[in-house]
Amino acid sequence: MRFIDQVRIVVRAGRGGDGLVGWRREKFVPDGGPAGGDGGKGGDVVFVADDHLTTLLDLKFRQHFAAESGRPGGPNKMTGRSGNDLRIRVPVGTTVFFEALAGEPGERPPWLADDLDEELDQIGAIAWTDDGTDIPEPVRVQKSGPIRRAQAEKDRRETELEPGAQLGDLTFHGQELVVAHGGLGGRGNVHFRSSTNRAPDFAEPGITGDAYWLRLELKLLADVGIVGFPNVGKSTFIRAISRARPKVADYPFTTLVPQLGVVALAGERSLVVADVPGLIHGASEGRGLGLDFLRHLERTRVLLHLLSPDPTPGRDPMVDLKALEKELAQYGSMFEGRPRVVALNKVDTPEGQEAMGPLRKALRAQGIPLFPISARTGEGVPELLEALWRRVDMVRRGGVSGPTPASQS
Ligand SMILES: Nc1nc2c(ncn2[C@@H]2O[C@H](COP(=O)(O)OP(=O)(O)OP(=O)(O)O)[C@@H](O)[C@H]2O)c(=O)[nH]1
Ligand SMILES: [Mg+2]
Repeated sequence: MRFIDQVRIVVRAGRGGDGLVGWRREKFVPDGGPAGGDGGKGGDVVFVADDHLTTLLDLKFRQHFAAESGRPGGPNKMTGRSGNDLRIRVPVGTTVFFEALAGEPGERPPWLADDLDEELDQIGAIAWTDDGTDIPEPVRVQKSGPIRRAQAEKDRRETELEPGAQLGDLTFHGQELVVAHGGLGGRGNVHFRSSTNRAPDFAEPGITGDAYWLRLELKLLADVGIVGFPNVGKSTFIRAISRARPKVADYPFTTLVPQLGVVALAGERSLVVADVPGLIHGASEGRGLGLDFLRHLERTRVLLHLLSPDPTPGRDPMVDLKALEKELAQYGSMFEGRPRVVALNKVDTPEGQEAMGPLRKALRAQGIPLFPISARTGEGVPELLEALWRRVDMVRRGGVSGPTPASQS
């Protein structure tokens, strides 16, 4: 089973700037002729793979991404400035899928009258220009030329895009993928002077940039695997620290498939925590859903032992901890040396308060700190997350043996 993080976003490349209808105005030159410059190209939207990022969390908070449009052409044949590309950092390992075309915001200006539209349609497609004056100048797309070709190319791209089609895969640090192309700028009227028309009063509009709904997918390696007996509050904990919503109930084995929570910490840090279904005695021999769960844990960087004071027969937290460790050791040697954190949940209850002292003492004898928390009230949770972060960070930097690459699939 793979853990998958995914997010849907809209990317909009910049529109090309319109060509300008402009005239040479020089002293002593009565009829200056056309001098409107070309519009600048719209910016692209580019994904850049960055190995400092480990999740798609940042994109979830901001779903719309637009690159800058090109500026219109200027007077004296000046080309408008191109729009800046929008570069979006994504984690290495991100796969990009096309979902749908996104509608153009304000595609045609409302002041463009329909009849004028029809009339000009006879000549070519019509649009508008913004040359800085209040009166919009109608502009035409020429029957051939770069704008026609760029538009045809864009149309072809769009008809060929199937929902779900993979646009690309970012596999190494620094790799770039252009996911939405900026529109070409239109040509200014300076280009359209001919022997029959010495004063062309039209220019070309720029074309719109690609606007797509994309789905990004990232296979995650869980940073933290929660090890715990059924009913200790693993799912409640995941709900408290992330936007994941696994079911919580007061009976054991509520969770049957691993649940992932992506946790945001201050300073652009994030942690992936996996709620692995409850471990029971004999799991290493395949009891319960045992082996599957241990296999999931194999792929984590740090183990969080979650204990609870539930007064069920034989459920003393310290006994639980020993039993959990025994299961891990019997499964294999891969957990040896993997950092562990021990937390006692449900300290908002009298039983929790009672269990805290003896457990802390017993653990201290082995040099293990205890993090008392309540997944219900949030008490102690920030401290626990910081402790987990320190260890995860250490493993990510290669300081401590983590899961082997072979088990990262
Ligand atoms: N008082 C209190 N109750 C809690 C706390 N955390 C969880 N519980 C309760 O304990 C019960 C079990 O919680 P779950 O989060 O479903 O436990 P789990 O470990 O995911 O259980 P399984 O999926 O069955 O393995 C639920 O009734 C929770 O409301 C806590 O911090 N304080
Ligand atoms: Mg659960």
